[in-house]
Amino acid sequence: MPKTELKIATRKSPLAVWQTEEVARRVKALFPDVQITLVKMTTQGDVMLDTPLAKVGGKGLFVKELETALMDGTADIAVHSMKDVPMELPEGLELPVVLDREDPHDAFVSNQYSCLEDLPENARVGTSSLRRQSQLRARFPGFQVLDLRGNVNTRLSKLDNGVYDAILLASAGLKRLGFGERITRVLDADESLPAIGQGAIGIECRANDPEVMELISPLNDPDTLVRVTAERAFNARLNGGCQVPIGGYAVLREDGSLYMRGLVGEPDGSLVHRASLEGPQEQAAEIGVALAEQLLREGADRILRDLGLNPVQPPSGD
Ligand SMILES: NCc1[nH]cc(CCC(=O)O)c1CC(=O)O
Repeated sequence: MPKTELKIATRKSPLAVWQTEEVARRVKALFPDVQITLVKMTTQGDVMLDTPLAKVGGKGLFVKELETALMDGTADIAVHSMKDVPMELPEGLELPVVLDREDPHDAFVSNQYSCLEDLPENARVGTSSLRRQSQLRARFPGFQVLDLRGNVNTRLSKLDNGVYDAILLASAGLKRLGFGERITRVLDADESLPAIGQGAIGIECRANDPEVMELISPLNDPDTLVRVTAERAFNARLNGGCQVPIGGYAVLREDGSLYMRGLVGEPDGSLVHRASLEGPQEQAAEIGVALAEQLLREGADRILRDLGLNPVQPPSGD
């Protein structure tokens, strides 16, 4: 018997709610009789909005409470930005569905300057991510990189209030919330290599729940799933979290092969290790792991160790 009710856990931020409503719209379009309820929750990451992300630490800051709701039955599925989902899921949960990817690139937003090159030498640039900071400082060592947290609307008002000359944030969030016209310039992957999973929405659920699977599996985009699989395998091998400047971005070529670029940098941009690898998309996870190991050999292991992380451990084997 098909399921008649679907409870969806989400964070309360405007972007999270937009993403969850998008999932609800798509399920509703395929199964008009299903009654959908949003379960809006506050996560630890939403509470500590004034602390720089890199200092908050911990994994799964934006997902843990949603996972608890899945495990205790308060919700049937949880909708996440893939960028925020830790590499290892709790026992009993799975993440089988990833929606088609929105623009995965970072955006340059400024009210006075048209691109990074136009900024003054000591420009004040706001960003919440060490990955963006590292790549930015590598090219423009004079920039003052200032922390920028809060939801998308808050970040734009901080720019408008003159706190920064420019800010960097994900294009996807801006576009989804209708702020696409605020994007002064999209940074291509060579200028700012995107984060693992950036621009992709994932659906987490209880393992072995066929009724729920029936409702959500048609939403899966196989191309996005294979790209995100490579990126997450890369990140898992590096044992990366928010405290490390790591970028990882996979694309599919026209012939179906997968091409992935990765980087590990010093937060201050004094060193950025980059590598790329290409192979059959059927080996997405293996390509991600091999790319990570190449970077570790080329010196990324030293950066990760200095940051107090422990990347050199046996491969997890999956
Ligand atoms: N770290 C917060 C976060 N998680 C997902 C997005 C954007 C949307 C996406 O990548 O899907 C953002 C905001 C940002 O990085 O500017």
